[in-house]
Amino acid sequence: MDSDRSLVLPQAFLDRMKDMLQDDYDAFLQAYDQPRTYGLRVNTAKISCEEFEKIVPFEVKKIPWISNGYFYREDVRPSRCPLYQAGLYYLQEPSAMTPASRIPVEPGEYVLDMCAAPGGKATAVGSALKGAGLLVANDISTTRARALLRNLELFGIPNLFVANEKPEKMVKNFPEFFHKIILDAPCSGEGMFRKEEALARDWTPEKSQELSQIQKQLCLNAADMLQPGGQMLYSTCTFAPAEDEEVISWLLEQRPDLSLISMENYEGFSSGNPAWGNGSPELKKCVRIFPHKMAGEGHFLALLKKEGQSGPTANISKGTKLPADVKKYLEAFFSEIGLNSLGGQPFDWNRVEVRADKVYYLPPVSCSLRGLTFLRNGLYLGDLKKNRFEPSQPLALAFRKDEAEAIISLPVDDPRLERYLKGETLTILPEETVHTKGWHLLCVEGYPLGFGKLVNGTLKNKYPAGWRA
Ligand SMILES: C[S@@+](CC[C@H](N)C(=O)[O-])C[C@H]1O[C@@H](n2cnc3c(N)ncnc32)[C@H](O)[C@@H]1O
Repeated sequence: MDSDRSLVLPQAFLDRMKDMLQDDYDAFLQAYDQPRTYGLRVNTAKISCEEFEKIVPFEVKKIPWISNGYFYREDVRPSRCPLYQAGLYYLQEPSAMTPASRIPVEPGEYVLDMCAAPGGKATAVGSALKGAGLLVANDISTTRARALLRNLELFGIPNLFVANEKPEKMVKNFPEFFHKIILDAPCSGEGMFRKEEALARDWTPEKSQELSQIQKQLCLNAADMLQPGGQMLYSTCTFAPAEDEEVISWLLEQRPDLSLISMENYEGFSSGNPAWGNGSPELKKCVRIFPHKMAGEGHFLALLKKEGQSGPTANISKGTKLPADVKKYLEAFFSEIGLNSLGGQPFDWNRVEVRADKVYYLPPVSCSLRGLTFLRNGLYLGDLKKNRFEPSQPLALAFRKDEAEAIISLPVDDPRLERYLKGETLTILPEETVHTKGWHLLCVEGYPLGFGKLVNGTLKNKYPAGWRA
């Protein structure tokens, strides 16, 4: 069948898809004439879906296979809404939400996202940890790892370690360490041709074979870092069997301690195809997402379990001794702001560490970071200035609703919010504040956006220039 849209797709790709899909091929091609869908995923560490539906100022519709996912219309710009700047949701293509939604993550676990930038899956699993346990998010690209850190900070995830390493180097530091691992592998991106035409232009038939070798190596690294009894989720956004069933077949042959397990189903999912791997019927437990069967782009997922029993989770305090003056400055700030708890957990002084006048809140779990290049270990709380503590933007975003007392909360449609996010000073009425002066968290509908200092009814803006849109 003819389709204008399919004309831009490489012929060798179309020939292979026809071979793979046979009777379904025409329906698959027709999907390229349909518009793509747009999605956002709610940060349930900060807000429940019920509450989000009450305050979101644009139209959203539930994504049926993602418990906290919503479609929005193409003409809406959700990244301009203050709820986005408060880290209440992440913008993500709906199929791309699936991998993180199909690996069960419990608060307290040690979780690794090996190829994490810009954070589509890491923000989801980090949010599921609810501040307890450890999220290690890694990406080999430094620029992409920076974007990853920004998104994790926007999401207010305090218990994080953001690395910029080759995964094979991490194996030494984290042997059989993680309860859960996400390996969202670099791939040929065939499933995203409708979203990003450039991927189709750059496609070559040889690319999948090259990537397959990298993917296999990454799988072995993940297997080495997985605890006995742990689970890992391998995903790609490509249809190429060489990067999907073939990689999983090869991994299972190399590592008999791993086996495929079924994941929560959805009527639009298709099973993995044994014939596209080594013929093992087990491959049917993999999931394929095709754009002609669901309102999303193409994806492949495999959930694997390592034999044995998972180790217990333990929150290990660091026991770092803080200099008395540093503790005094921090205590003064926390008392001014009325700190109740942070990131969903009671504040633990043992986790505070100072390096070069920067104050960090270390993750609750200690591990060896020797030799690793990293961008962040824990939450960056702020800076020590002369005789005082100056809070950071990531600290503002790590506060959940009601975790601090000194707040000024404005409704989502209050024009002052937009002005705050541009760095302007705001006028605040006496009835809008709890305290009459000093540090405050400016909030949208109760959800923290950033800091400000109140002086005579004027809120001095502390929203950093680097965070402005
Ligand atoms: C599919 S993208 C990851 C998308 C991300 N998981 C998300 O949901 O936002 C693959 C990532 O793998 C990274 N990458 C490529 N080769 C890698 C390697 N050998 N080790 C670790 N990361 C790698 C790329 O920089 C890229 O950011």
